[in-house]
Amino acid sequence: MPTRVLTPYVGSDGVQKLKVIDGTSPEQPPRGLVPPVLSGSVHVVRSLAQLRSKDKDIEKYIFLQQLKDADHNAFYHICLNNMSEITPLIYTPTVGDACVNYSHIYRRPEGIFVSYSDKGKIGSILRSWPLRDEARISVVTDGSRILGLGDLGVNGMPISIGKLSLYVAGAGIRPRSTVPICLDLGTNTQRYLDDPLYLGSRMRRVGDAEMREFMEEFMYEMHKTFPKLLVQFEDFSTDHAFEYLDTFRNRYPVFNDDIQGTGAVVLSGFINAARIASAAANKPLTDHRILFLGAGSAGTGVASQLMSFFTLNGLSAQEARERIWLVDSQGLIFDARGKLAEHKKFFSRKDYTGPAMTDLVEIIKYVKPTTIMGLSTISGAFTEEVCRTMAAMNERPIIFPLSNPVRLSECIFSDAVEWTDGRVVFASGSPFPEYQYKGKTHYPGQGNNMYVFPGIGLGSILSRASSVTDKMIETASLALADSLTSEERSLELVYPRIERIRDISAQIALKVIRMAQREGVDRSVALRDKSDADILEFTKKSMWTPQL
Ligand SMILES: NC(=O)C1=CN([C@@H]2O[C@H](COP(=O)(O)OP(=O)(O)OC[C@H]3O[C@@H](n4cnc5c(N)ncnc54)[C@H](OP(=O)(O)O)[C@@H]3O)[C@@H](O)[C@H]2O)C=CC1
Ligand SMILES: CC(=O)C(=O)O
Ligand SMILES: [Mg+2]
Repeated sequence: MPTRVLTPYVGSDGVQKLKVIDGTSPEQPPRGLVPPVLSGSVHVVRSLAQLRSKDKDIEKYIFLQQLKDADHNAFYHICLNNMSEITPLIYTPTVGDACVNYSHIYRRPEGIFVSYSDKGKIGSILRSWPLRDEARISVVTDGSRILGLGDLGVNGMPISIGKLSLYVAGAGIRPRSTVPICLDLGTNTQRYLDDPLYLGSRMRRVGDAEMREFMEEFMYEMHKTFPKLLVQFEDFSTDHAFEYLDTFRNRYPVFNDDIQGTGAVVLSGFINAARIASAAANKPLTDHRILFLGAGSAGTGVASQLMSFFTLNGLSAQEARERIWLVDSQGLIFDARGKLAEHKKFFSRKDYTGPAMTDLVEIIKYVKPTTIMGLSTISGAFTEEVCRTMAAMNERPIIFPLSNPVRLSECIFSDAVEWTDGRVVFASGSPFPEYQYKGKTHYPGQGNNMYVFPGIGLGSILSRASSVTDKMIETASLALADSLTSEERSLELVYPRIERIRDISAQIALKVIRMAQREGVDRSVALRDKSDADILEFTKKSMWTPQL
């Protein structure tokens, strides 16, 4: 069975060394270095039992990271066969705790740290990555806004690792093709600066001008070192998220998961939710009115993507924009309020000129939304009064508390069901269990970008896309919305079951490849003449599968 063993050998210099034999090595460890009876399929059962014997999720996280390191075939086999149990442990919510505590639970290096002091020689840092030719996808964070947890500095590394594990599990990207990166540009979080165990440079974050120069060099060297690499920007604070997406999207294959991935996944869930709500109210789809609590990279990214829901249903761009309202920490966003950050201007209301409106219930009574979306990081912001007000106005209120991790969710599923008397159409950023109410099982959706980025990545890699266009993101979203089975629709799910992620990723990848071709950004000429069926088959065959 593939297991990871350190075995001694004598090098050409005559010196005895140790080499690693793992699942990717054709060699078998010498007899005696592994137990006499160790079958892969039994070891998976053993590993799962060891995992389940642990009480705390953070211990399960540590166990799984060590299993991945020791035997990635067993790790991914367990992931793929137990997606709804394992995803919350390697991703949100547990990855949030892993990040917060990373400097304390750290075991061994995984990924690349690039520090501000490496400026001028970033290329040499990147070239030390041992699997340069195989690199295809990198998740890059600067740790400045990890989930809704704020500035975690280099403690953000587990988010890059976690997202890449989902690329492998969800879309069959080869483990050796993934490159987790955390940029070490300082932290403004005092408790980390004071923590003797903190793993990053002990300095406050560098200024915007310094960071800009650093990012120019970093992206140039990334492209030079890993010419076939797709870069996913992750959890940069909002101002930098927009800036670096705009700066690099036409120069390198890159996308921002929080702006574009989240936009795609929420559009998809909203399409399915709107169908349910509109049918119940017997009203046209174009009647929806969407209120966002939170106007950061995620809130405005989702709002922009939701414009296509209305334009695809026949409204003009202007009419689509008028269906959307944003609320930030100062309340409703409207022109007469005064100076606004650049990313908030597009959705700022021109039709409201009254006094500042800060109370969410008051804003809901004014806007009369069919849908509220939370991307605010404010735990419990969708109070009982908020949900009851939504339920009084709508036969099937759509309530999506999308902030991560679970403890920052704007409301919990069971409350939303109770407060709307079972009528809510619900999706949250982190998972909630299903809930029994008045004799019926209610199912929460998980509106998390994990449903789309694996397929977007796979499609971009296979088509060798030179850039990731807005249309590629939109088509990924529509493919996800269409992927529900009739059984899933009959249960009023708004997202497919996560257990089908590989199938869904293949469907998304097919659409992304086709759109890359239509947009003229594909470089894989061989795929151009193939039928959809052939591309789908090719996509599935390209997926790496764990071997036991
Ligand atoms: N489900 C998913 O797939 C995803 C979820 N997210 C989640 O979205 C959340 C936000 O991320 P991001 O946009 O990058 O973060 P930001 O910090 O940039 O945005 C937070 C927004 O919420 C607003 N806000 C803060 N406090 C309040 C308040 N009391 N009342 C109203 N609004 C408030 C902020 O206002 P102001 O602008 O005035 O500061 C800001 O507009 C995070 O929890 C993240 O985990 C992100 C990506 C994907
Ligand atoms: C899911 C995700 O990307 C976030 O919460 O930032
Ligand atoms: Mg994110």
